[in-house]
Amino acid sequence: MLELRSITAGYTRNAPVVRDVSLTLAPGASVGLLGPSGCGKSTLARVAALLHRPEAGSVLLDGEPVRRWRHSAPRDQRTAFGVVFQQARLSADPRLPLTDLIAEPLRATGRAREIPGRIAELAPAVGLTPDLLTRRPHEVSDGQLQRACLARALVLRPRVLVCDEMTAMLDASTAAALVAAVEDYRAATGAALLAVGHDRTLLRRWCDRTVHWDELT
Ligand SMILES: Nc1ncnc2c1ncn2[C@@H]1O[C@H](COP(=O)(O)OP(=O)(O)OP(=O)(O)O)[C@@H](O)[C@H]1O
Repeated sequence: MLELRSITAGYTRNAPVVRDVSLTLAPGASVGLLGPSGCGKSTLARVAALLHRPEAGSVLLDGEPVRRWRHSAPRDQRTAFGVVFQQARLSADPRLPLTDLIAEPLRATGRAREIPGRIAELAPAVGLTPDLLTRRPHEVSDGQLQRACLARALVLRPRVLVCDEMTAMLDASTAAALVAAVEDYRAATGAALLAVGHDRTLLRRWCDRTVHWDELT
């Protein structure tokens, strides 16, 4: 259970871009978040994934208040989240072959021994063939790189997935494949999903519930 209570957040003091917003994500639930460009959806998604400390309000994960953020958050809270952003190239280290990119969170948490097994499971799940796994980001398409970013988000088996415009830059068939991979993962694990987007039709089809930004304040 993820609870965002009266969140106010921003980037400069006294000029919040998110004001007094509340949202609850029950275990296993999927919520699609819609709203106009610039209203603060990505900022809220980053707060939800413990990547951005709010100025006010509280975040509770399974009833436990979050007190620290980003790398100082406790490992069990930090690793509860898998996050996929819109622009895969901004979130992928250009030096890493896709296999290392996917494995990054396992290395960072001292679980390198699990890498071969997890790559063998995840690569087919997200539609990456073995020849792609050895290539670096500049040697693959945006859709192929986003598949790797989704695999990286799933590698630690998160309880909550945050997909921020995950499919916005992709063609329809790649978008459908990534949504299907997320849904297969959720069906197997019971993970919850917060999906941010502009595509009302996609989010309605994808999520149990869609909420508009205006409903959250
Ligand atoms: N790193 C940052 N530093 C300063 N301002 C920022 C930063 N990131 C976002 N903003 C500003 O915060 C506001 C909300 O941005 P945010 O990305 O959360 O909106 P959004 O609803 O996700 O927009 P979009 O749908 O266009 O992605 C915008 O006015 C944006 O310019």
